[in-house]
Amino acid sequence: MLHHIPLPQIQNIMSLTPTDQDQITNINPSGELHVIVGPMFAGKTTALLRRIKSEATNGRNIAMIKSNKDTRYAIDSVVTHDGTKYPCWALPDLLSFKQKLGEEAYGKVDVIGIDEAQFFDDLYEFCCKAADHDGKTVVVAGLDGDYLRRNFGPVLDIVPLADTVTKLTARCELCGKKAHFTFRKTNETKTELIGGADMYMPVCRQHYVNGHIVKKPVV
Ligand SMILES: Nc1ncnc2c1ncn2[C@@H]1O[C@H](COP(=O)(O)OP(=O)(O)O)[C@@H](O)[C@H]1O
Ligand SMILES: Cc1cn([C@H]2C[C@H](O)[C@@H](COP(=O)(O)O)O2)c(=O)[nH]c1=O
Repeated sequence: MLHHIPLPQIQNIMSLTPTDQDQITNINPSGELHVIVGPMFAGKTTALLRRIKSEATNGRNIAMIKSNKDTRYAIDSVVTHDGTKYPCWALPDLLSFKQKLGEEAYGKVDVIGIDEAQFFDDLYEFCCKAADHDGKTVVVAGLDGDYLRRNFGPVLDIVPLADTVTKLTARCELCGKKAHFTFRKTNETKTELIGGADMYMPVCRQHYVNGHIVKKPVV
């Protein structure tokens, strides 16, 4: 927003020659941010891996990260519900990634994939820095909503930063229609509860609402 820039600086920017503008472009190479959301089983990780593999095929240097809270199928791999795997860094936070990888190696990374983004509190700061200032292409996959359809972590906060946002759907396990929501099958009420088909199922709107009516305790 222009009102954050003092007027003299705005005038300076507007009077730049094309050569000056090229230099600015080189100082701050332009990155990208792509966000993939949807309920569990919608194919978010599958879409993330598809994109990452295609970037790798085009010769780009990849770093894949997932939250270390997700210990379901493997510790050091991103794994889809149908078993496709990709090696990754399993981390507690994102901002320490550059330091962990090393400045030089980080500089060589072109594309950063992030899975289970709902678990990273520093997602917004990391995406801002990586895409706006470090010129990285960042592809983020995560749940937009929790089992009660509330915002889950900071995933929706990064939508205003994004080049593209894709909301995927699964198949309702009860009727086969498009599923937009994740139903928790247990009575556990904490927001974060790691699990797969043993604890969750994707459902359509009708079965989400009916399921909650059925689950309400009789008083
Ligand atoms: N009810 C369902 N609807 C859609 N896919 C399902 C369902 N149950 C299991 N799957 C499997 O899950 C895969 C998607 O897994 P994944 O990419 O890990 O999803 P997400 O990351 O969104 O949880 C599908 O290709 C399919 O094989
Ligand atoms: C809805 C919901 C999910 N979780 C957990 C369950 C899984 O471990 C992940 C989501 O994995 P997926 O790759 O999208 O299948 O999140 C949770 O902790 N709380 C919830 O409300």
